[in-house]
This record gives sequence, structure tokens and C-alpha cells, in this order.
Amino acid sequence: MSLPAMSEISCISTGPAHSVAVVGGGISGLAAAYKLKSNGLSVTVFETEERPGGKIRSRSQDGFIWDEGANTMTESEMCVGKLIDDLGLREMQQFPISQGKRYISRNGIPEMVPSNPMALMSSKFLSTKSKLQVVLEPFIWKKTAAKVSDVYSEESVGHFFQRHFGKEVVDFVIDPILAGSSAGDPESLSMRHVFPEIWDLEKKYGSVLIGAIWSKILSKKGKNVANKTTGKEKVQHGSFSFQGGMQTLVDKLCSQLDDESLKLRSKVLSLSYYNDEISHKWSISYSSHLDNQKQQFLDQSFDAVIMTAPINIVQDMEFKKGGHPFILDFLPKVNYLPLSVLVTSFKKRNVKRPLEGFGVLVPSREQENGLKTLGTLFSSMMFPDRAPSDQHLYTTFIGGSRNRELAGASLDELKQVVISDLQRLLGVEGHPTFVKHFQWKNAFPLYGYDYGLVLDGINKMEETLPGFFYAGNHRDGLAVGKAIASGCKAAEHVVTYLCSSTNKNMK
Ligand SMILES: Cc1cc2nc3c(=O)[nH]c(=O)nc-3n(C[C@H](O)[C@H](O)[C@H](O)COP(=O)(O)OP(=O)(O)OC[C@H]3O[C@@H](n4cnc5c(N)ncnc54)[C@H](O)[C@@H]3O)c2cc1C
Ligand SMILES: C=Cc1c2[nH]c(c1C)Cc1[nH]c(c(CCC(=O)O)c1C)Cc1[nH]c(c(C)c1CCC(=O)O)Cc1[nH]c(c(C)c1C=C)C2
Repeated sequence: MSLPAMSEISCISTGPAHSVAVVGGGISGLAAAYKLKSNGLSVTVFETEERPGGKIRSRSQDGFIWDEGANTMTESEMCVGKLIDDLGLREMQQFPISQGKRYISRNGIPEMVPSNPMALMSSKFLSTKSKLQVVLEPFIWKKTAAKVSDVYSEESVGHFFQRHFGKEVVDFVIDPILAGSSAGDPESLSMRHVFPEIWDLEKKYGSVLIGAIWSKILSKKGKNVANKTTGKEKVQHGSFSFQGGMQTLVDKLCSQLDDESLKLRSKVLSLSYYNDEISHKWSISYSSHLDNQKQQFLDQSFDAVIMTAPINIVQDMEFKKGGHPFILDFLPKVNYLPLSVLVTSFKKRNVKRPLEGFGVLVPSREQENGLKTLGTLFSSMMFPDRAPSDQHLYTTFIGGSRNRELAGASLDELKQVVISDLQRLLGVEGHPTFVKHFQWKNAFPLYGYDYGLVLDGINKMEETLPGFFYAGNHRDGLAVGKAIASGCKAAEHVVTYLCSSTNKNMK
């Protein structure tokens, strides 16, 4: 859904600009701020850290460019493409070389993941028994559908895929994909919340395969019609980054905000909603650490708020409504997964079996073969300008729900683990020429069985607190594109809210 153009929002473009607070300068907050500003609203983004971007964090040194947070994103949400166009970032987009080549380790050997069902059938990736189970899925799951999804409404991702395709598919396909897209595991993650589209396919078609084929046909038809009417050229698909890393997107969004609108080192502590006959206001208290200055406590008032801070942090904030404490006891505790990211580089001559492509994922079962990492991105194979030409740059992920303790291990231990896994998988020899480490204590919220309670809690906050909206990766998915979309959607809700309150006051 796209926002109405500025001229359409007559209640906002006349009179003094309404002011909106955005709590959090991650990608969802910055996208929301951009949308609000382009609708003529006055925006202030509060960010605790001294840098904007949140889980997007690119760095460069000695000819290397690397990401310690998100490495790539996709354009699966409509508003993402529009944002990239509006920001003039198309020319900076970087598509990885051979991104279709993705590997999963089996017995310590990276095997290329077949890219379509025909390739799967002719590969040795799965046993004959599992291949047969895949072929038979449409017949076995023919139309018992609606009932099945109801019975299993709290089903884990592992259980769902085991029902449809068997244990080997869960262990060597689903488990590594989950590791590489959420650091979670098949048993803890909820099917309904992690893969809502596939969950719905079962409801509609019974068979996941038949459903996938149908939705592909239907979406192709839809796209053909849209392309004919807009005359748009075909765009490049798949994951991408930007020249200089993902931070380029963050920096471009920030360049649209002035210093007053982006308050860094400013931590929001409490929010208070009050209203009288003529106005509804939010008062926000925050602590501010300016360069070389001691901490200051400040207040500022706004007409609406978009909250994008993680839920565990929101739970520590103080809320008031009409002068009375507003207790958030209905928000359940969210389970977060820790992660360490280790960036290493090796001279090309010291990598005996380099692979072209996106990266390699390590199934949990490979721990039996001594592998301890979750997976490694082939960063300089994807983007050759990110390392000196005589070196290979790798980004390895360690921890997640599989190994929480290891995520917090010392740099020495992590280095040993990564070198050992890369020796096995790619034949690296000797020590890395370059090492960088970043630890995320709460990298991802885990979308577990009871995640519905978290979503109910967020909805309840929005329903009970006028002018309060929540955006970010706790809602519709972890992907950067989803976080952007949720920021844009919240901005849209703010515009509607402010229009309706302005209209009421004018009556
Ligand atoms: C290691 C890693 C790799 C990833 N890889 C990918 C990938 O390849 N592709 C992909 O699509 N996604 C990836 N993701 C996920 C994606 O990066 C995130 O889900 C997304 O960036 C989250 O954006 P957000 O705005 O919702 O939250 P955040 O980025 O967490 O932003 C929230 C912001 O709020 C600020 N804040 C918190 N409390 C306060 C307060 N009291 N006052 C003011 N500010 C506050 C925080 O400092 C933070 O900047 C990855 C994430 C991680 C951690
Ligand atoms: C091995 C660990 C991880 C790697 N990336 C991430 C982790 C935990 C984090 C991450 N990567 C992606 C997302 C967005 C998820 C989404 O819902 O779209 C997150 C949070 C993107 C992504 N990476 C891989 C896949 C299959 C996806 C989904 C989108 C896409 O297809 O591009 C695969 C993958 N991730 C990692 C590796 C080494 C790898 C594949 C070889 C690292």
C-alpha cells in the first residue's frame, strides 16, 4: 500500500505542521521518518546509540568493507522499491555475483542447493526415500487441508515440514535455512508466525507443493498485467546490497533529516499521553549525552508517536495515560537470540577450495561432524570490491538458538571455531590476515509458539493509547524489507490518525 501524495492530505498541509516522535533510528524508524517528512509533518527521531542504523551496521578499513548486521535485503515489499527510487539509490544497488549458488554442508562438504524441483530430483542432495516423499506430497496432502491447519494451530516449523516432506528435509534443508534467516531452530519456531504464506497454502490447497505452484502462476499473471499497464522494464530480482554496504541506505535516509530531527545519543525513558477538550499530546522524556557533556534529562511534546525500539526495551520504559501509570503487564517476555559475527580474510593462495556464490549454511546435525558455526557468507565472492584483490573475505555467524553460549565466547575461542570450520568447508590454511568481531546480545526476537501473545500485546497498546503506533522487526518479519514496510505502514496510520483528529477539532 502506498502513502497518499502530500497534496491529498489537506488536513495536514494546512496550518502548523503536526509533530511526530519516532523512537529508534533503525531502518524501520528511519523509513517511517522519511515517509512522515515527505507528507509535510515535523519529525524527531530519538536514537540511543551514537550512530543510526540499529541492526544495519557497515564498516570499512584497510581496503575491506563489511557488514556486522544485515548483509543483503530483498525488494519483496512494494514500498521498498519505491523508497529506493525516491532516494535515488538505484545506481548504488549491488547485486551479488552468482547469488543463486547457495551451499549446505553435508559431512563437512558444501553441497550446492538445487535451485528447482527438477534439479533436486537429479541431484544427490537428498536420499531416494526423501525425494519420493517430496514427489508424493501433493497426493498425500490432497485437501485434508482446512482441518489440518486447525488441529496444528501451535505447530512448530519442524513438525509442519516433517509432516509434508519427512525428517531428512527438516534436518538438511529447513534447519539450515532457519539458521540462515533467523538464527532459530525448527523445534522452537512457530510455523504460523515464521512462514504465514506457506501456512495459508496448506489451509487453501492441502499440499504445499501444489499451493506453491499455483501462487507462482497467479503472481506471474498479476505481474504481467501490472507490467503491461505501467510499461515498466523487468527489474533484477533477488537479494542485494549497496556500494559501501547496507549502511548506504541508512546514511541516505539520514541525509534527508536535519540535526534537530535526528537526535543521536538520546534514549527515550518515558512517554505520557494526555488530552483535554482541544488537544491530544504526547510528552516524551529522554536522556541526552552530547559530545563531552554530561547527561541531560529533557522533555518534548508531540502529536503522535511511532515506537520502533525492541519490546524488551519498551517494557523498561514508563508509560502514563491521563496522568496515571499505564502498566504494560499484558506484554509477554520476548525470547531473544544472541549471535556473534566474525569477519575474516585469507590470502587467496591460502584458500584451497574457494567457492563462488552466496555462502554456506551448516545444519545442526553437522555438529556431529565437529562443525560449530551457523554459516558463512562469501562476502568478497558476492561483492569483489569489498576486499583487496589478493584476498577472500568471509562473514561467519555463530550462536543463535543452537548455541547461545558460544555466541558470547571470547574472540580467541571464536577465531578457533571459525578457522576450524572454514578449514573443513573451504580448505583455508594458516591464520586470517584480518579479523573483526561484533557480538549481538539480542540479535533477533524468536517467533515462537506464543508469539501471538506478543502481537496481541502490541495491538492492545495501539488500541488503548491514542496516537501510538508500533513498527519494526517484532511484527511482520525480521527482513530489512519487512521492517521498512512496517515503518511505512505506521507512518500511514499516523497520517490517518492526525487527519481524523484535525477534522474532529474543526467540527
Ligand atoms: C547479524 C544480523 C544479520 C542480519 N542479516 C539480515 C539480512 O541479511 N537480511 C535481512 O533482510 N535482514 C537481516 N537482519 C535483520 C534486520 O537487520 C533487522 O531485523 C532490521 O534491521 C531491524 O530493524 P528495526 O528498525 O526493526 O530494529 P533495530 O535495527 O533494532 O532498530 C531499533 C533502534 O531503536 C534504538 N533504541 C532502542 N531503545 C531506544 C530508546 N529507549 N530510545 C531511543 N532509541 C532506542 C536502537 O538503538 C536501535 O537503533 C539481520 C540482523 C542481524 C542482527
Ligand atoms: C548463518 C546465519 C545467518 C546468515 N544471515 C542471517 C543469519 C542469522 C540473518 C538473515 N539473513 C537473511 C535474513 C532475512 C530473513 C527473511 O525473512 O528474509 C536474516 C534475518 C537473508 C537470507 N539469508 C539467507 C536466506 C535464505 C535469506 C532469506 C532471503 C534470501 O533468500 O536472500 C541464507 C544465508 N544466510 C546466511 C548464509 C551463510 C546464507 C546462505 C548460504 C548467513
